[in-house]
Amino acid sequence: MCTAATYTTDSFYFGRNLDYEFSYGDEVTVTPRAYPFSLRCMGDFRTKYAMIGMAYVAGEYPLYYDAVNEKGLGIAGLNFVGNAIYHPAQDGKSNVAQFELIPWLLGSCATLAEARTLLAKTNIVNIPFSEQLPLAQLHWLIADKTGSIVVESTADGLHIYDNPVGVLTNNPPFPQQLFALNNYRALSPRTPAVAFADGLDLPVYSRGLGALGLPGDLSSQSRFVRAAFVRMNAKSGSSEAESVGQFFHILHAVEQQRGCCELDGGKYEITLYTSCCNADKGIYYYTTYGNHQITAVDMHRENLDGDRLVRYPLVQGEQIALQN
Ligand SMILES: C[C@H](CCC(=O)NCCS(=O)(=O)O)[C@H]1CC[C@H]2[C@@H]3CC[C@@H]4C[C@H](O)CC[C@]4(C)[C@H]3C[C@H](O)[C@]12C
Repeated sequence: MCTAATYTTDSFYFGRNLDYEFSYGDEVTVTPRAYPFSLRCMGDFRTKYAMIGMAYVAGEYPLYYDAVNEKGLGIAGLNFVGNAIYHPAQDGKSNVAQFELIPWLLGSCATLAEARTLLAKTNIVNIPFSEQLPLAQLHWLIADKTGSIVVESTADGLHIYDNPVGVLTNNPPFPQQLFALNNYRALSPRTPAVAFADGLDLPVYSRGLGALGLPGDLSSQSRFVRAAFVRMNAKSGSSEAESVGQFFHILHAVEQQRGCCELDGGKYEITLYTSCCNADKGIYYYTTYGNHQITAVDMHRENLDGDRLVRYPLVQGEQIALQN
């Protein structure tokens, strides 16, 4: 399971929780403009825009999980198991392999509007990266400061949905996720008036009663509702530190603690990392399961005209400031 979200103060922020039982060896990776991509169906591709994000680098190729480009467009891929279906190449379409979608869109588009235009004639092709790294069944949150969309490739083709809450988790398909919010229309950050029945005295014995019924479990539908509630109601100061701090609070509201989501073979799904990009400034902030101190990589401190990937292994282990 994973959760991705957007947030706007003075800057536009984009990030995600990556929830899984093991890490592929994730690195914060900058792809400069002259990096030579060779697309499986469309051949040589030079990006217009550099990007920064979390990737597993396989043989010098950046397999991005989430990234933003230097123009402030962001994309995150999240599991969509059992629903994601990719298709054979089609004439008259831009045929992009699933693992190429992030670099192709971020390398080509400055805005969400441009991404929508490209996606209208895109076909996500069922070509795996390699035998060892088969197709991942994903769907994507794509966003800039003007809004966000969800892209799902299913049996009947490519779907693009407007996303009014700026949040994505996993199954079921996005329209069902969004519809489920209707069930929570009475929830509020304010103390509710009594509507239960006439003539009953139900005193306000606690703060926080307005959100009683907000689902607290780790299922993807519940995380969607909880993340949407927190993200839509979250308030913060507009400084960089306050905004980034608040963004991590939003995603930590749906994080997975080791032990609470058990898988076969004695494994547990945990939030391996949480990311928060300042998409306007190209700064990638992250925490990991074992390191709550925020670490950051600024793409503009690298040579963005280069042709080689710049890679930063994640800083692991708690950084505790001893106060005495
Ligand atoms: C596991 C993650 C989803 C986390 C998640 O949602 N877990 C809950 C399970 S569930 O919701 O309960 O089902 C996903 C998200 C992005 C993925 C990579 C994308 C690039 C690349 C694509 C290649 O084709 C295969 C290898 C590759 C490195 C991928 C590995 C893995 O697949 C990644 C990390």
